[in-house]
Amino acid sequence: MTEPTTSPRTAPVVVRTREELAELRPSAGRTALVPTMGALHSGHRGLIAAARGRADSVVVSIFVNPLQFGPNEDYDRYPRTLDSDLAVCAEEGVDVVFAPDVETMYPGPQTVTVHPGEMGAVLEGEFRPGFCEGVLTVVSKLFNLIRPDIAFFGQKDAQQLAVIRRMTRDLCMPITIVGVPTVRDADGLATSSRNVYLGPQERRSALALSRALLAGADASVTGPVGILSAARAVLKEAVTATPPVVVDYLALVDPETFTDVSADHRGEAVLVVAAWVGETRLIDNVPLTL
Ligand SMILES: Nc1ncnc2c1ncn2[C@@H]1O[C@H](COP(=O)(O)OP(=O)(O)OP(=O)(O)O)[C@@H](O)[C@H]1O
Ligand SMILES: CC(C)(CO)[C@@H](O)C(=O)[O-]
Ligand code: BAL
Repeated sequence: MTEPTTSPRTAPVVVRTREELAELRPSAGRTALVPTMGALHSGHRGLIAAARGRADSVVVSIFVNPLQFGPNEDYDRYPRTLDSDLAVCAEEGVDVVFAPDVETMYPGPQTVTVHPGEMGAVLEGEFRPGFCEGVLTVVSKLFNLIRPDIAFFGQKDAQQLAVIRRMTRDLCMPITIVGVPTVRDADGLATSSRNVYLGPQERRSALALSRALLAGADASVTGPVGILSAARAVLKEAVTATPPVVVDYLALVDPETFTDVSADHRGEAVLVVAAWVGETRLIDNVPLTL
C-alpha cells in the first residue's frame, strides 16, 4: 500500500450569508481575500498560494457577478463548478469559502455604484461598457462584507488590477492590494476559466495572443513602435488562421493609468491584447521595462 505523500488539509468552512460571515469575523485574525468567479484553475491556485503565509485566514470568494457582464455576454453560460472549486480550496489550504447567491450580494436595485473614471472607459471599458464599474462595485461589497487586510488579484486581468488599486487609493480603503503574476499552460496560453469554451482548433488559434506578446517582449529594445509592430505582425497572420483570431485591441499602455505610452517612452509599460476566437473572448498581457 502506498502512503500518501502529502497530508490532507482540512476542508474550508463554506459560508453563504452575511450573518455567517459576521459570525466568523471575530476569530479570523489578519485576513487575506482572494476574489474569484469560481471554475478554479492553476491561476487561482497561484493567488491562493500567494495569500497563504500573508495572513491568519485565507478567504476565497466565489461569485459570478451579474453587474460586470453586458447584456450579450456569457453570464448565463459562465462555468459554475462549486463542488470541484471546494476540492481545490481544500487542497490549497483555504480557510473560508464565501459563496453568496445573487440576492445576498444584490438585495435590491443597485442605485449607488463605484465609478472607475477615465481608466474604466478605455480598452476593456470600451469593449465591455460597465465592466469596470461592475467589478469595482462588487469588489467594494466584498471588501465591506469580509473586511480583509490584504487582497490578491491576478496580473492577467491587468486593467482590473489597476482600477482596483486606484479605487482603494482614491477611496482610502485600508486594504493592501497584491498583484500576482500570470500563470500559463505549457503551450503559453494564460489559464482562464473561459478556456473551457475553446475547442482544440480554437485553442491552437488562441495561442497567437501569447505568441504576439512574446514577439513584442522580444522587440522591447526597439521601443514602443517596434514592440507594437512585432506583436501586430503575429496577430495579422492569426486573422487568417482557422478559426480566425478577431482582435478587439492591442496596445502598449502605462501600467497605472492604462493610457497609451508615447513613442519615446522609457520605463514600465504593459502590452495588452484582447481578441475573440469563435465565441470566446480572451485577454492577455505582458509587463515590460523599456
Ligand atoms: N492565469 C492567471 N494567472 C494569474 N491570475 C489569474 C489567472 N487567471 C485568473 N486570475 C485571477 O484570478 C482572479 C479571479 O479571476 P476569475 O475568477 O475571473 O478567473 P479568470 O480565469 O480570469 O476568468 P475569466 O476566464 O472569466 O476571465 C482574478 O484576480 C484574476 O486576475
Ligand atoms: C474580481 C472579480 C472576482 C469581481 O467579480 C472578477 O472580476 C474576477 O474574477 O476577476
Ligand atoms: N476575469 C475577469 C472577469 C471577467 O472577465 O468578467
